[in-house]
Amino acid sequence: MRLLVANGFADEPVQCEYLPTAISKELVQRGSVTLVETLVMYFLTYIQNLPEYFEAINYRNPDDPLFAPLQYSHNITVDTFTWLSQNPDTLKRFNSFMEGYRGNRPHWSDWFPIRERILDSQVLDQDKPLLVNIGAGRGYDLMKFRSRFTDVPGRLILQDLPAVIDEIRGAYDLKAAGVESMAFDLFADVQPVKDARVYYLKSVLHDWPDTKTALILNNIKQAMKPGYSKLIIEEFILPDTNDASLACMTDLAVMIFSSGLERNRQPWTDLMLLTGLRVLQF
Ligand SMILES: C[S@@+](CC[C@H](N)C(=O)[O-])C[C@H]1O[C@@H](n2cnc3c(N)ncnc32)[C@H](O)[C@@H]1O
Repeated sequence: MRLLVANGFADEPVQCEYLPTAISKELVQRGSVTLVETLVMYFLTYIQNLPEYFEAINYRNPDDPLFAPLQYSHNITVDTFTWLSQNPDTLKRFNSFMEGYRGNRPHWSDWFPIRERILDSQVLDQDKPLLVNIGAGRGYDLMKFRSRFTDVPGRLILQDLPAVIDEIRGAYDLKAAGVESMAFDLFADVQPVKDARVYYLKSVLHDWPDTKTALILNNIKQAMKPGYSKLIIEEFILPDTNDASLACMTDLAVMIFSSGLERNRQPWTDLMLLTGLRVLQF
């Protein structure tokens, strides 16, 4: 307890009597519990194994989703999201981790002019797809969108792996929130929702190396209606030099997790050129 008091996790108003602090109260919230569990039970092991992992791959930059430090540590040969799908408890913890990590961080409607650029410039139809959130996790981005734009017609569609869709159904009533859910595999399925106004990907592409990312983007491109559909990608763009951002940590985390990476401007530009998508705004 002395150590906890010294580090602000408890108060000791009287000798050997303890009270919670703001930090310990936060730490018992679901999002924080799963965040700490995920870091300690999983990431710590992967990080400890990094020296031998790098030796095993001859000190190359990890670029194989089937052989990231996570795969090395668990001795598995499937990609990370397939492994999560096969382990319901771990998947549930990961989804709660993502939800907790998102916490009350800004929503894209806080910084992107959605009304001007997406909603007001087109006639929208109640029965047509307005927003398809691909790799949406528990759907918090869509629910926030619905609560901000209650008057806007159009379908909001959540897509993720089948196991994730099952897990979400246990956690939320998406239908009541006006969100449709749809099982979809980025690599095995052709995008089934055609001609949506927006396809939205947040923190999905950073999980995959360039070859896989190009496949994902091409798949979406086939479903887009020229001159109408937009693809919105929400990811970090790392500065080219002297980066001091939170994204450096995520860069390492996704490398360990799935041989993923955060990108600076040039690789994003190269990917867009490769897929022939016209970039309107960085
Ligand atoms: C890092 S999480 C991001 C979740 C959410 N977009 C967010 O920003 O909080 C990546 C998401 O991609 C999904 N995903 C991974 N591989 C997928 C695949 N092959 N097909 C569909 N979704 C996939 C995962 O299940 C997960 O929900």
